[in-house]
Amino acid sequence: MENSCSSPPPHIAIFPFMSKGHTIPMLHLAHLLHHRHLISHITFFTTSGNAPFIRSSLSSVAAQSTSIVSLPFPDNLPPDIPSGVESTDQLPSIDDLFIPFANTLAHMRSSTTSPTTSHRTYLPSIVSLPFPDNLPPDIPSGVESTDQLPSIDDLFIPFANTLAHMRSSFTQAISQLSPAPSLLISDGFLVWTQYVATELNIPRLVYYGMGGFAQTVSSIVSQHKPHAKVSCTCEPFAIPGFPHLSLTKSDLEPPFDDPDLKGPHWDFVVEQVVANSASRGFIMNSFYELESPYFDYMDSKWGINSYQVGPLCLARLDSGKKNQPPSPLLQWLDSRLSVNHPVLYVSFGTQVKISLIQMKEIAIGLERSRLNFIWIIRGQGCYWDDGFEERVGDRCRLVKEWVDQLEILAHKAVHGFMTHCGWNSVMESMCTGVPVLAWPMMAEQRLNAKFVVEELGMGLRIRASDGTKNGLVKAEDIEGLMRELLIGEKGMTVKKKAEELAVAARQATSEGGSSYIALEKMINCAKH
Ligand SMILES: O=c1ccn([C@@H]2O[C@H](COP(=O)(O)OP(=O)(O)O[C@H]3O[C@H](CO)[C@@H](O)[C@H](O)[C@H]3O)[C@@H](O)[C@H]2O)c(=O)[nH]1
Repeated sequence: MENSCSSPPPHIAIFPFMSKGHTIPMLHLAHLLHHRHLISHITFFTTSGNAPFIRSSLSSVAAQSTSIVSLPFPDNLPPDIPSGVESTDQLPSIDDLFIPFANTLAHMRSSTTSPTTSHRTYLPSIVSLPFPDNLPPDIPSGVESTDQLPSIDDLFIPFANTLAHMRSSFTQAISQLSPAPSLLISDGFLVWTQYVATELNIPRLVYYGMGGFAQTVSSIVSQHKPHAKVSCTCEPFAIPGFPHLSLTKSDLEPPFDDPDLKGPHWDFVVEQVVANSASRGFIMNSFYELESPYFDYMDSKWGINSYQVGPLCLARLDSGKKNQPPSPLLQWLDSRLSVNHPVLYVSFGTQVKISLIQMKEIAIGLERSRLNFIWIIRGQGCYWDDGFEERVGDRCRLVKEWVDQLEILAHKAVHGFMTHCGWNSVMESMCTGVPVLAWPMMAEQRLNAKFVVEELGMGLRIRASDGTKNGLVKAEDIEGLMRELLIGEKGMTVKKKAEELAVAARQATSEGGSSYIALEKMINCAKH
């Protein structure tokens, strides 16, 4: 689809899923669209509990994204035009003075005085819809985002299904927008937004947080069931269409690990597939060159129109935080860099809950490594002996608050990232050239880990010490892998690969690159 029309669509509506890992890339997308001047306005839909997070992220986006260049008004005005008049509504007589006024403007052609540039604060609008009040019994009232769920495994599907009760308030709110949005970008989990879009004749693009590898492989597995004949979770099976790939059931999570697909999770997947078939296509937070065989497969086998416009985090990374003093965490990283001590960043995203016994093994492993680390322990229980914090002292930072992960990864002292392989973390690590210690725990993370370690070669894999899917990872394995990544030979190899990928990602998003072009095509899909 080529850009056949130069005027941007006036107005785009974005409706992210109520989960940080799905909302953050949509905020980065808003950032990018503003920066590229591809849209004139964005309206975000969310719920009141999620609005503050979106508002604070958007205000920094908006303040930096639009600039105004002011040229000096010509000073050789015709006699009847009073000085200071710079707009036709200020003319004493429009009939007599319109032509002299318009002709005068030609003097601006070669302005000799330097223009002044000022930033315009241009805030996308946020529409907060009420969160459904008929919550399933196990979801505490006030919980409006998946990171607040007491158990993501048990409550994700009831939570996602509950959101369908927002359909009528969303229909009402979006149909009242003026001008009407010419495109709706909504999360694949918000299945019912497709039906609203169809009803109101608004084209919709679907956003999922997943990469192309995970999306393609899980779809092939559910369609062809290559694991139907394997006898145990560790027996390898091939993936039709990709002979070089070999998986085990341990690489998959429910419902995809069982060839007999059924149950509420599978029903939810089927609902999404049906709704998506009525959409204009998918937005992928990836770039074509990174996962081309998988995007080509989606296109040729299933006719899926996908726009690879990422990595979206680069939009945020490039704008940075202007005029703000470095946080204490960044100052500590500066101190590590000054003495040449590499740092491991340890964080498992926004949804994973780690058992206390596993937390203890991590603590022992990190301590014994004698290396430096930042460990995000927000939302996790702490189970280590009293002396732990004193013993690790200034070679670590234990953080209980929300941090700016991208800013940390971008710091030169950070040489490795122990991650659960949420797709955003993978993209952020890649864009900052930081190799990973891949420790997937749920959702599509095991496929992401396989892709990152085996296909891309930008990391090392952590596995349970007893070889099982969900077993304990012992302290000695954590210690060994951490040392290998930060100061070992394998670590140097994967770091080099991560740095090469960071360059490739930047090329894709730079002018003329694949993602740069795909973004224009994506916007233009609303016009056809
Ligand atoms: O203190 C924090 C913690 C997280 N983040 C950001 O939060 C996002 C987390 O996203 P991700 O790494 O993808 O982890 P999850 O939130 O756990 O991701 C969920 O959503 C992803 C996208 O669909 C999936 O790939 C994962 O499997 C699923 O768990 C990233 O942008 C991080 O930079 C911060 O900025 N500060």
